[in-house]
Amino acid sequence: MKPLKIVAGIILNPKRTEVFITKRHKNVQKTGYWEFPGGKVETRESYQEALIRELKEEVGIVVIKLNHFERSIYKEQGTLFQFDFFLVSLFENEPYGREGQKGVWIKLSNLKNYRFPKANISIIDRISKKNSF
Ligand SMILES: Nc1nc2c([nH]c(=O)n2[C@@H]2O[C@H](COP(=O)(O)OP(=O)(O)OP(=O)(O)O)[C@@H](O)[C@H]2O)c(=O)[nH]1
Ligand SMILES: [Mg+2]
Repeated sequence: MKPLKIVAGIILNPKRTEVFITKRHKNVQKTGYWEFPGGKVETRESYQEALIRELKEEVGIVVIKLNHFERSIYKEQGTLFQFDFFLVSLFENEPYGREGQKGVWIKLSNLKNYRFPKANISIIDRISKKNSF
């Protein structure tokens, strides 16, 4: 089975102690859950190209530096998802919910207090043990 490829950004502040997360909109899957901004990789697009495009669309930033952080595979309701999470440590513009979604900067250690989709459990666990990257 071919997985659905998803890329998402762990957007860090200059001190690398906080991350910018957004809350999923009404009328989409997983309403009310927080997430790392990102989305589906399109045909003929590399993972990095996809993430750069998604972060421009969703939170209005121009990515300058990104590093692959973790891949995970997750199956839900018969769909196989492949997530690639990237650390985004340099960018232009201040991120905001460009599509009207709520966005907040929070301390890495505070991530545990926000409700994320099940597929994010392992990455949240890993990141929230840190005070900085
Ligand atoms: N961006 C993002 N998606 C996640 C995360 N965790 C998680 O389970 N997902 C799921 O992965 C899928 C991502 O697709 P998406 O809806 O963001 O894709 P997209 O931006 O291309 O959306 P579109 O199809 O509305 O254009 C959704 O099913 C979403 O629920 C996460 O941390 N970030
Ligand atoms: Mg998206």
